[in-house]
Amino acid sequence: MERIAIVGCGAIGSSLLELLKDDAALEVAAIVVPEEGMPAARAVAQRLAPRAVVVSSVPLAGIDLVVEAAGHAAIEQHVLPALRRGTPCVVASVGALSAQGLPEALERAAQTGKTQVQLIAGAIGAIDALAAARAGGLETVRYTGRKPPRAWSGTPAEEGRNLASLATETVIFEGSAREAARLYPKNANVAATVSLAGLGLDQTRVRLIADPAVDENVHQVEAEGAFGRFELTMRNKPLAANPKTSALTVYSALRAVRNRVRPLAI
Ligand SMILES: NC(=O)C1=CN([C@@H]2O[C@H](COP(=O)(O)OP(=O)(O)OC[C@H]3O[C@@H](n4cnc5c(N)ncnc54)[C@H](O)[C@@H]3O)[C@@H](O)[C@H]2O)C=CC1
Ligand SMILES: O=C([O-])CC(=O)C(=O)O
Repeated sequence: MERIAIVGCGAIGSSLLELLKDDAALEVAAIVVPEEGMPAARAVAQRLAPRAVVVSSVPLAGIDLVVEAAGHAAIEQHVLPALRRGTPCVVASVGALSAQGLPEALERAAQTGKTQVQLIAGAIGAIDALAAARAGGLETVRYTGRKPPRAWSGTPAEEGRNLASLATETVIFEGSAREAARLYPKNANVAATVSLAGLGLDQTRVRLIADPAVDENVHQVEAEGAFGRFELTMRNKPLAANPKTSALTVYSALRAVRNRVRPLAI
């Protein structure tokens, strides 16, 4: 039995708990949230993981795997220390790696703990193809993220415009994946993932669009290189609890966790 600590108990964390609640090979032993998130997390734990402790940091013993689904700040706060202690970590907030020095800090922490940090594909597909294609040389990688206006609330997309009254698709950001991930920490993790698998945070061109004509979170990747080319379009259903986040992110985290304990991983 693998004992897991889930960091974050919001839209992703609670959906993951639901999917793991009857898993015979995996037990959620701890749910890690800030003090202010504890009452809500305790209510979720009571329903879905009654044996889990709800705590503000990852327990120092008895945890085999940490799964982060909390936000960029949780990487420094919880993932780095867990790695240094030798606990493997699965990370959803990949955009955090846009901060200068953080990828190197993650590598050093994992080396110190003789363990590994896995960045999940999350809401996007074809990360396997892109990362493999990089070995042969990539020429261009373009990423476009398109979401309904409400998914951009609380972000810089609100500056100088009323999202609720947008009548047509509006490009709210155009630039590098690094800048996208910094400005849109809850909406551009996929931009960071595509860039880390491919041409890097500074060479990957990103467009983010608020589009009143879509209900889904639409992610498009176009890549070209020595391998050939591909165009990918994902039309993801958002989670009811958070319109910024695609349900596929939860399934991607579940896959990563299950692949660790299954004799045949895919
Ligand atoms: N890789 C991908 O494709 C995607 C990644 N994400 C990442 O996952 C994160 C979580 O997404 P949701 O569950 O939809 O967000 P949410 O806002 O519904 O839930 C966040 C949870 O994390 C907790 N939290 C916040 N800061 C924390 C910290 N420093 N330490 C521990 N817990 C903390 C909150 O109390 C809450 O329980 C996003 O912020 C984003 O970084 C989200 C969508 C896609
Ligand atoms: O869940 C999604 O559709 C993508 C997302 O929020 C992100 O890239 O941060």
